Amino acid sequence: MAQYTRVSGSVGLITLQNPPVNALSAAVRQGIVNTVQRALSEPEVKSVVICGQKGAFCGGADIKEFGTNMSGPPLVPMIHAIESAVKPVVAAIEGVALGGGLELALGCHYRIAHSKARLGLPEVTLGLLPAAGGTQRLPRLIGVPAALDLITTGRHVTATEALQLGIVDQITDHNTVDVAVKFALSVAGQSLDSRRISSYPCPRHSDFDALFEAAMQKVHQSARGAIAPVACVQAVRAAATLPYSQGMEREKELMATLFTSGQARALQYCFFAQRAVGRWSMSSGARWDTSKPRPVHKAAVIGLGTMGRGIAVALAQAGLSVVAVETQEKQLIEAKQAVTGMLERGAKRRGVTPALDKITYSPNIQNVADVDLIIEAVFEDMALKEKVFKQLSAVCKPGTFLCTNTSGLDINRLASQTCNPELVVGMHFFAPAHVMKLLEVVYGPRSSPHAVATAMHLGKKIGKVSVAVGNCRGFVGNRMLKPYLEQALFLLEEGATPEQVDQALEEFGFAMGVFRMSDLSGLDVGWRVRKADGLVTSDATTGQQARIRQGHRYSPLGDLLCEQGRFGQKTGRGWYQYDKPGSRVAKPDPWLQNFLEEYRARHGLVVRRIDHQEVLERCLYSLINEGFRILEDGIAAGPEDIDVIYMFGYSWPRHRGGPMFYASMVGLARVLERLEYYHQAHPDVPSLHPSTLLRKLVANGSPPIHKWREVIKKLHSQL
Ligand SMILES: CCCCCC/C=C/CC(=O)SCCNC(=O)CCNC(=O)[C@H](O)C(C)(C)COP(=O)(O)OP(=O)(O)OC[C@H]1O[C@@H](n2cnc3c(N)ncnc32)[C@H](O)[C@@H]1OP(=O)(O)O
Repeated sequence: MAQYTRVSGSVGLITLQNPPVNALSAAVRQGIVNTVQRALSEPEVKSVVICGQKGAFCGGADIKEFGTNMSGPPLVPMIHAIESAVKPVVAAIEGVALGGGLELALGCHYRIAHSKARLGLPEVTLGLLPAAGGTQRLPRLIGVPAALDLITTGRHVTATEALQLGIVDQITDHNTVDVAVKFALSVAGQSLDSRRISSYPCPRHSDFDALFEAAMQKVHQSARGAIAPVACVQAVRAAATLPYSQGMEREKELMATLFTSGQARALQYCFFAQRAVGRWSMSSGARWDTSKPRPVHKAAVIGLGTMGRGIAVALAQAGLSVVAVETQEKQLIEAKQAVTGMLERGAKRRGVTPALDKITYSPNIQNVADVDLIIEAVFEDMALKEKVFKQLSAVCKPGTFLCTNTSGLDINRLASQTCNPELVVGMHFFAPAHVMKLLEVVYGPRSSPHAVATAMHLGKKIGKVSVAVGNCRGFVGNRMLKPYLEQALFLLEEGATPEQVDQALEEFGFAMGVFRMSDLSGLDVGWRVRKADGLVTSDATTGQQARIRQGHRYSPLGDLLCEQGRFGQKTGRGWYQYDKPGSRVAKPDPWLQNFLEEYRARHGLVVRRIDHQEVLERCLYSLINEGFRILEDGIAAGPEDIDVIYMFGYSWPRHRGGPMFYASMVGLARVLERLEYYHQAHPDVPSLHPSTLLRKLVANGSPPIHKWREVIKKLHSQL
């Protein structure tokens, strides 16, 4: 809706009313059309101000309406009518002017923004382009290079940057609506000929061809198969080369193909999934809206290896006081230097003062006695962690939350070392911990809802996308990764090369294929875990039997590489070769080719041709199948939790919507059929055996993803 009032005698004030962000729903668009008509027809009204209720101008089109039968007046003629008005229209921008919200403001003759406002055209992040004239007006206003940057990245700019770019005419620290009304009074009756952006020529550039070619190359490289950034470049090109009306036609045409695309559906799903994970629930029934977080002012990090350092930086940057503990003096000194450097570099990038004084360093675990929450980040070894938890439980004040940054160990076992197991949760950060957005908050059977709420709240405070998950080996992310890695190794045994597997996955949209990613993470990490699990044997037997461990098919390929000291990038050799240890450029390694040939011959494996489809199906469907088991087990509350974890922690391509959404797009029946096929071919691989939930969903007619929870609930009630 939009409210109309007359202020200061001659200003028609239109207030958009659709909390929380005044999105342009059908009712709001109708409201704008009606109120603009009214303001233009009232003779007493000499100028108009458009603002948004409760400190937000407009968050753009109502995303919830996409995919429905969109009714109500369309945006383009609505904005055109505002721009064509003979009375000056001023946009008073507070909070946000995003997407259609900014396009509405660009149709106004003047724009005044509060200094704290943020502006942008984020449509590309939803798989769309700014199709209400944004791709045609913005380049005319600020030039092609700046418009290309904003439209292809979707980044938000501050009011100050918007002023520098020329998007807004004025910024203010005062009441924006009051300032805009005063301004509207001052420009009443003035000619608007020079204020209609659609009539501007697009600013010339010395070499448009080169500029657009470079822009196209950039989006092809970074978009990894996403179609919207490419369409954005094409639309801006139309602004630079065609008259406005033809440019608008091109914008419409390009939008029409994007609007109904699977990528747009996936990206819009991601938008809502990212917000849905904040409304967490535990398998006990405890929920986000009934569990209060406790305040955390002071925190401690125990263990200052790579992860501990990143966690300390993330906490300090968010303004928390941190006690950073490392019992080895030498490591403590090194960590202090490293953390200082990280804080200084981060502060320089963000133009703020480094939060150096927020961290105190100590070799003594006793110094955590007065903190509110502790994050243990020592070496991934159960015995060591158990010892640390016992110590912490003895020294910390009553009520201190004890969190572990384990990437998969049993939270409950750690909790049992403490006097208050209800205060123990996992906070699984991803490396580098001060950069990666994902945080898995892991609750054990005895973790209290308050502990989960506190960890979730802290995650939000430090800028993470936090997902609450249950306690199991590897939690959600690493548990699903296991079958994926396993299939990649089996594919090598059967005839594929690391390059071929990686190429298929990179063409799918991953920034790195599984082998390049493993080289980056370090092959020794998984080797240590497999050794601890008793999977690595020094037994030199060959043939089928040598590749069966603990009753299932097992590939020792990774272990054999580690035995050769090939730990990945850090040793300059892994699945690929590198110029030197630490180098990032992966090159195919003839040694590995020979090694694979010898290995296959030794085990009597017959090489066959493996195509990209098989690589994708086996790697991805086995991972997805594990996702269904996780839902079945109640470890994740819904598919959105899994998808968000995969997008933010494992670089799953966002335009594919996360593994569970991807499965729904492929069709659950098809995923089931392919898993059945592969399981028949590899009966000794349990991860290919289709999960009960997948079968149940297919039996229920493959409901859309937002209905899966109902089927899961039914399944749980039957158990
Ligand atoms: C051929 C057909 C032509 C059709 C034309 C289509 C034109 C499209 C142009 C567009 O405008 S597309 C939309 C562009 N806008 C955006 O992408 C903005 C999205 N929103 C945000 O980035 C953020 O929400 C925010 C505005 C920066 C606010 O962030 P904050 O962290 O403060 O709050 P949130 O938790 O994110 O949001 C609160 C609440 O509001 C819901 N919401 C936000 N924006 C929209 C929106 N544009 N439409 C519908 N709903 C929106 C969000 O989902 C939250 O709701 P919840 O229920 O609490 O989860």
